[in-house]
Amino acid sequence: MKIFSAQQIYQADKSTIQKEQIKSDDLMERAANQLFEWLHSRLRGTQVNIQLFCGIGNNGGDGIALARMLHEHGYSIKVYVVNYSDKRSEDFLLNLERLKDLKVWPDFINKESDLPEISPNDIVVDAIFGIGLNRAPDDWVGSLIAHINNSRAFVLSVDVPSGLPLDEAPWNPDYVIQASYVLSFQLPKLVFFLPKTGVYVNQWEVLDIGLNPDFIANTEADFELIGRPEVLPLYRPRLKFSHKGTFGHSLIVGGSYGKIGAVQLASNACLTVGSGMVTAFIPKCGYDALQTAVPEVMVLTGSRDKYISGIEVPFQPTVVGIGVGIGQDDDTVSAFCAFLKKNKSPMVIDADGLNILSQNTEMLKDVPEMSVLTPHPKELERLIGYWDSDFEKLEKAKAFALKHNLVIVIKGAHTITVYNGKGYVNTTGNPGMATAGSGDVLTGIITGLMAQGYAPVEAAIFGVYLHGLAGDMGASAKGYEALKASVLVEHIGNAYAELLRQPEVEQKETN
Ligand SMILES: NC(=O)C1=CN([C@@H]2O[C@H](COP(=O)(O)OP(=O)(O)OC[C@H]3O[C@@H](n4cnc5c(N)ncnc54)[C@H](OP(=O)(O)O)[C@@H]3O)[C@@H](O)[C@H]2O)[C@@H](O)CC1
Ligand SMILES: Nc1ncnc2c1ncn2[C@@H]1O[C@H](COP(=O)(O)OP(=O)(O)O)[C@@H](O)[C@H]1O
Ligand SMILES: [K+]
Repeated sequence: MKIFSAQQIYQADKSTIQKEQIKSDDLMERAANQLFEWLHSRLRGTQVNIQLFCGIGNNGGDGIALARMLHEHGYSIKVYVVNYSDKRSEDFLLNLERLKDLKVWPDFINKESDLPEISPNDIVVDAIFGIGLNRAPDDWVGSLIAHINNSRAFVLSVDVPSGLPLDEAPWNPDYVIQASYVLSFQLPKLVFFLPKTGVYVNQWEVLDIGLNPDFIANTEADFELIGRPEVLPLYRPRLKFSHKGTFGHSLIVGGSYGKIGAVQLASNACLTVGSGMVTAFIPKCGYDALQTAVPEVMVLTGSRDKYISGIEVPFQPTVVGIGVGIGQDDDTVSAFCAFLKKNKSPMVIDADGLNILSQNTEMLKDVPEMSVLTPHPKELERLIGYWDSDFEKLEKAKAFALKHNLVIVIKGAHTITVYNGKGYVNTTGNPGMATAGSGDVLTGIITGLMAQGYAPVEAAIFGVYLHGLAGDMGASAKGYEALKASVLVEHIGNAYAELLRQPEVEQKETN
């Protein structure tokens, strides 16, 4: 699903109004109808106090129109107009009149007003600011937002949590609605998925308000949300007469004294995701442990006991996954540097492999184009430098990826794969995956997919999704806390099965 900027959403609104020859308040009516249906199907007339806080723009207009529909269906409502500007939108005013026609009189809140009482049992509808927010809310509006947040009421945000800008960090983190649920129109917003702004969104859902599908299809988006529909077409089915050579020979290079487990996890994941063959290259100390832990993996060792020194491999691997547990010994740095100069295979680079590159940036020119780098935020910072906001981070990562023609997988709660100016936002995974070694598993998965012929960017997008899905299935079996990285590997097969599962066909009554 595409993720649009605020500007693109306004354009989509405009093109819909033109194409369908409707008025802008018709679109607002559709939006409010969708909001109403969502709420009504859950409340089914329950008498709970619904307090609606409406701004004076179109987001407020949505709230006011929703208030009318709730009133018409007998709900107990209280409407506030948060009067932060004299520049009221036409559709807001139109809907205000319609509400007044029903003899519902909103309270107008301004700088001087007392803060209204909100009980934890109330439902708050937050329609103060939408995507039109373009500067810091005034302090009194911020205080009202903080008051709503402190109420412990269920807060339903219309389109976006009020106070959250779409393209920069909030000016004051306390002046943003902490939404229990966000009902967002047509397409999700990037801010829902970024670490600093996603925290304001507990749950979200998209409401289809019928924006022009041709416009959406033909407009390039900078970001895309990756769910099952996007991932399924990437899957490469196995053919009957294929053999292990068809699925590539992966080389996993890594490990150092005390960190052989990282290679065990990565090579096991690589094999489990379907690489035809896997060879691990490690320092001598890990030989017995690795051969015992994963007998299907072939093992080569270097000349030193505890660290990798020279990397000599007697075959041409289909793909190389390098860096997990590798450490930063001087010999290892030299070995990595020399390997990059002679290596001809595509690469996946992780962990200390990335840190070595950050400290020896001249090595970057030898990294094969289209290689996949899988940094967590700290590794990314070492690679691209400090950022002020998630938005700057993404811009810098995109610029770095473009400059070196690389795929960058920015790991996190919503991992974002960046390539060729675009970002692909993952939707699977859970906090149980915040555990040692889960990144090593991802390295193995992406390497193993590339071995099977997935293009690097597809391997990254597909692999991140599958890794998260394995995490979700692992979590339902074990719970978050007990989810170890090895459990992720165990669930790779289940994740494939879940991805490929046919939707259940409705059973027809036969008698
Ligand atoms: N047809 C459509 O378009 C549809 C739109 N829909 C709905 O419209 C919403 C967008 O509405 P919107 O453009 O009116 O902006 P909104 O967020 O309500 O803000 C209002 C105005 O406030 C101002 N302002 C900004 N920051 C401020 C601040 N800190 N303090 C004070 N004032 C501030 C700024 O005006 P300015 O003063 O800059 O001229 C801004 O324009 C969208 O989220 C969705 O809910 C749906 O109905 C579907 C159909
Ligand atoms: N809260 C979370 N939700 C979803 N996925 C997460 C979360 N925390 C971590 N992960 C995933 O777990 C992996 C952690 O990788 P990394 O930090 O490199 O761990 P390690 O170095 O221990 O292997 C990444 O793929 C990341 O996306
Ligand atoms: K809102």
